[in-house]
Amino acid sequence: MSYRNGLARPVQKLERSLSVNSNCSSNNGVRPLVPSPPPSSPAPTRAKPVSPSRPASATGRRTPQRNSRYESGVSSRVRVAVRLRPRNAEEIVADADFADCIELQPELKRLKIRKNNWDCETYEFDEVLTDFSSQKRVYEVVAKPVVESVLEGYNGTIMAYGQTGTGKTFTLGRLGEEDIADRGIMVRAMEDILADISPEQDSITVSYLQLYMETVLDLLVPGKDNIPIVEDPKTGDVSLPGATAVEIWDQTSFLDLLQTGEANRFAANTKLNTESSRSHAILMVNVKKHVKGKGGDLILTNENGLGVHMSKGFCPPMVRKSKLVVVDLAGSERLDKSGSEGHALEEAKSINLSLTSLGKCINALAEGSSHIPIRDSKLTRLLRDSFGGTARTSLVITIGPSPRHRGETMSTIMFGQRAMKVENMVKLKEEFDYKSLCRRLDMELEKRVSEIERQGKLLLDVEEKLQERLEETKRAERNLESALEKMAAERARYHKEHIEVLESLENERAERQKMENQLQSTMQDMQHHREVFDPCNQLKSEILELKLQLDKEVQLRQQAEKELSALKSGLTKIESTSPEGQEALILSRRLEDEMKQRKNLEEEIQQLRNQLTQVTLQADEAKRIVSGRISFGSESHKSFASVNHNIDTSANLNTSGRPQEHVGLQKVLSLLDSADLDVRVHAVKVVANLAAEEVNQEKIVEAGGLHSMLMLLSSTEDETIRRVAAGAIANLAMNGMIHEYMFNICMYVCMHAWMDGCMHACICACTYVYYVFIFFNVLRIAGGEHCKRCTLYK
Ligand SMILES: Nc1ncnc2c1ncn2[C@@H]1O[C@H](COP(=O)(O)OP(=O)(O)OP(=O)(O)O)[C@@H](O)[C@H]1O
Repeated sequence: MSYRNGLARPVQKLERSLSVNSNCSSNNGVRPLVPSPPPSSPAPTRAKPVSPSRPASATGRRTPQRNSRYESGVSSRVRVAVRLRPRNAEEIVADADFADCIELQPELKRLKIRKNNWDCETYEFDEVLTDFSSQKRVYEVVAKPVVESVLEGYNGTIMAYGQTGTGKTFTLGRLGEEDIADRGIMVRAMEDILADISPEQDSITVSYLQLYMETVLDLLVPGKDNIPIVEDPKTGDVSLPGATAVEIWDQTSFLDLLQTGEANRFAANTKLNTESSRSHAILMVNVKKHVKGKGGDLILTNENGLGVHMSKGFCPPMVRKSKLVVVDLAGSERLDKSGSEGHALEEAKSINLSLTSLGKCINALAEGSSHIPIRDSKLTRLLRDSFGGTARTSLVITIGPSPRHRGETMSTIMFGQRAMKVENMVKLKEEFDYKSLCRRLDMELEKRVSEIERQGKLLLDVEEKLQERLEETKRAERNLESALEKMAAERARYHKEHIEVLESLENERAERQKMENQLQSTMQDMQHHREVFDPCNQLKSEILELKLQLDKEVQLRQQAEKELSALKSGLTKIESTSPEGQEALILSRRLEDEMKQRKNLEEEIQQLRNQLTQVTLQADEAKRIVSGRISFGSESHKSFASVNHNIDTSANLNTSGRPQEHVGLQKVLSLLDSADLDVRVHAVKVVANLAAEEVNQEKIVEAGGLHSMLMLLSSTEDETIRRVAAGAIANLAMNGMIHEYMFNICMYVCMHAWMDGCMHACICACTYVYYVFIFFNVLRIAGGEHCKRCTLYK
């Protein structure tokens, strides 16, 4: 834009305004806003904008000792850009006769206002945006640095100030529905913010409010009105906790939100603007952005001021919480020009009042006043952080081209000029994300608790198993103790038994020694007997001789018997005559004498036999003892050995005729009733052996042996016993134990022996019966006497 009238500018004033900005201001009655600028501060006449995109604080070192931190603050002047609205159709028509009073020099970032035809005033701004400046250009020079600063963790404010109808809403809130090139700062800022954040970690919440007649209303939820403004006394942060905060994740939802807000905003048709905003619109965009790559050890300060070191694992993530405030102020207006009446007039008054309060605060800040009348209106309270606070603020002042509103334009320019002198202390708001840490710690805690519970269960299981093992060990110990006790008892018992066995062995050894001694003596006796009966062969030869004699005697006897029979036959003849009868009687007596001699001879032979048998038995016994076959273990064999010994003794005694022999026979006979079959068998054999010898037969009968044998024969089922017993009975019978009873018994034995298949006993019994029968007939024929020992003959 250029001065249309082409008037020369007052160079001296221009140079003055270039050299010292305060001079320019002073020309306009504006004092320098920075009373004592530091030496390094740029000259106020050429205010160098601090690049908000690269704030010095952004490279500041993090102080981990703080839970949250604000950078000490870097001075950042409020940046002001001026935008000229293009002339509208009305202005083109109405102001056709007027020359332009404003000349913009965007390359020099200054504008000139012609006071009159010969005088003009020059004002420098951070940006000068002509009426041809695009929305994009406006966004990039005015808003983008602030948006970038917000994304880096600083608070930012973008505000539009100007006369009503000069394009504030167009600059800030244009949605660009018809032409996206028309999108205003709000839409473009959100695009940049959404493009920069991470949806997984970061968040954006938006509140949209309007300040209408000193009342904060929620544009998103119309029912919410009179929302309180809360100020943090420490940090000075301003918040509206009652306002609706909508989380934004995409541009569409944000556009919907803006549309909703615009629809709820108070607007009116005034003379100056058909859609004049009657409230201040405040868009609050809260950005919570996690800082990438930041972490490490953290030292927290407790209430005692002592640092508490936190390990890296529990270090909360760093988060930057920043706020972008976009303020579309209601337009200042001259009441006479706007034509407001009634309620609109009240609205206009309220708007102007709040704008006046804002101007006062900015004046105070610009002048470095100790008192900032920030509480004069809710607008100044809401914008506390934006002017003189910690926010990076960018102000766009909108002006119209019409010279008819020159006064309002000048007022706006002066507002901007004063605002340019306001210095903010931008601070990086970086803090630990305790909520995130808390969530993480909660998860970690749950994990640890579950792990502890799991380990507790394991521990309980282990304890239970350990308890079971302990009980098992105790049981095993008890069992072991009892087993040891039993073993000790067993050991004692075995020891006792061992001692007893040793004693018994000792006794047995003694007995054995005794028996050996006895054996020795027996051997000696045998030796003696051998010595005595050494001439056994001689004895045998004598026996043979005796046998021969006996045979001769038998022959003689047979001859005698023949003679006797002849004599008996003769006797019967002679008996008929008396002298021959006498002679037969004499012969009969001779025969008896010869029978007696024969008897004596047989007894002598029998004695020799007995002696021979005894010697043989003793020799066998001696051999048996020597060969070690004597059994000491069995009681029955002991008894049997004893019986044998007794029998042997009895056999010996039979020959010696001592009184003890009867006792030994009794013992043997008593063993016939023994329960032990072997003993009975052996006893019956012994008795049978004894019965085979004629010399024993009488004693056996007297001792009741015959009766015992008969009883045994009738009672036993053992074949051996029956056979031996029958043989013994037969022997007894064959050798003179003749009587009637025996005869009957022998018949009985003969029958039973025949039935049992014992032919020997049967033959013996038959023989006996036969002999008895013969003998009876002989005696009867010979008329001899009956037997002395029985009555059979009778
Ligand atoms: N740069 C521009 N280019 C084209 N048209 C513009 C421009 N600035 C403003 N306008 C138009 O001017 C009119 C008024 O603009 P706008 O409503 O934005 O003014 P305002 O300052 O917000 O007014 P108020 O304070 O009364 O709300 C609108 O019709 C708008 O389209």
